[in-house]
Amino acid sequence: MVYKALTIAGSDSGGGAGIQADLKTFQELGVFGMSALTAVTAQNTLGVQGVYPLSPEAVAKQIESVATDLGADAVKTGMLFSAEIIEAVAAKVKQFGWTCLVVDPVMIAKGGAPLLQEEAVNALKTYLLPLAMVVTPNIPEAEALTGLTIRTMEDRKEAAKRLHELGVKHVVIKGGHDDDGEETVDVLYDGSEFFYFTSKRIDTKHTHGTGCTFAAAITAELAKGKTVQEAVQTAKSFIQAAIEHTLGIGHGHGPTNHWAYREKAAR
Ligand SMILES: Nc1ncnc2c1ncn2[C@@H]1O[C@H](COP(=O)(O)OP(=O)(O)OP(=O)(O)O)[C@@H](O)[C@H]1O
Ligand SMILES: Cc1ncc(CO)c(N)n1
Repeated sequence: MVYKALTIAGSDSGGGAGIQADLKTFQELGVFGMSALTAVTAQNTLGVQGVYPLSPEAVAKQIESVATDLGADAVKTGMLFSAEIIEAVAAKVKQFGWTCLVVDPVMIAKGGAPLLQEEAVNALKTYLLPLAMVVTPNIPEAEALTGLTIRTMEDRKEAAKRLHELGVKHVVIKGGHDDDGEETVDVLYDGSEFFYFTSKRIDTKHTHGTGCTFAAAITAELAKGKTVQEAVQTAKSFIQAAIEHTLGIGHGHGPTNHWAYREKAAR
C-alpha cells in the first residue's frame, strides 16, 4: 500500500520550512509526497528576501493534476498568501471531497515577514477552516483567528473552543511561542475533550520551520490511517528529535533536522 499526501504551500529556498519541510517530512514518515505551490519565497535562515505569489489558477491547476491522476490520502495547507488563493484551494478541496485536511494557518515568518495578507485571515475562517479535520495555529495565529489575547492555558482552551465553532473538527494550539517554563505543551481539542502533548523545551535559536514540519508529520500519519491523537503524538516526537539534533547550518535561525526521528528509531 502506498500512502500519498499533498501539500499546498509556499516554497522556502532555504529548505527548512514550506513545501521543502513538508516533502522531507512525508518522505521520512514513509508517505509519498506531492505538492501544489502557492508562492515562491526567496528565503534563508536570516529572513525572507522576496515573496512571489502564483495566480489562483496556477494553484488550482496543480491541485487538479494531482487529484485527477494520483489522488491523496491526506492534504495539508501552509502558506496561502491571499484570499483569492484560499478561495481557489477551498473550492478544489470541496470538489475532490477531501476530508482529511490539515490547515496550518501560516501568517508570519519567524523574522516577521508576512506570508498571508491581513485581509485573508477572514477567508481562512470562512472558506477553509469549516472543511478542515485539523488546524494547527501557534499562539499569535490563534490570537489573530479569534481576536483573543492568549496568556494562560485557560486562554488557549477558550481559543480552541472558538476555533472549533468555525467547523474544524480538531484544534491543536502549539506552545512553541509560550516562553514560560521548562516544557513546551501543545493542546488538542476535539470538541469535547482536551489532550496535552508535552516535551522538554530545548534552548535553541534553530527553530525555522518547526510549525510546517509538525503539521506535515500530522498529515503523513493521517494519510496512513492513524487517528488525530496518534498523529499529533508522533508529530510531537518527530519535531522534538528534529529540534534536539540540530544541524547548525546557515547564519541565522537554522532549520530543524528532518532525518533525526528516523535515525533515533534506527538506534
Ligand atoms: N524550543 C522548543 N523546544 C521543544 N519544542 C519546541 C520548541 N519550539 C517549538 N517546539 C515545538 O515545535 C512545534 C511547532 O511549534 P511552534 O509554536 O514553534 O510553531 P510555529 O511558530 O508555527 O513554527 P514556524 O512558524 O517556525 O513554522 C510544536 O510541537 C512545539 O511544541
Ligand atoms: C514558504 C514558507 N512557509 C511557511 C513558513 C513558516 O515557517 C515559512 N517561513 N516559509
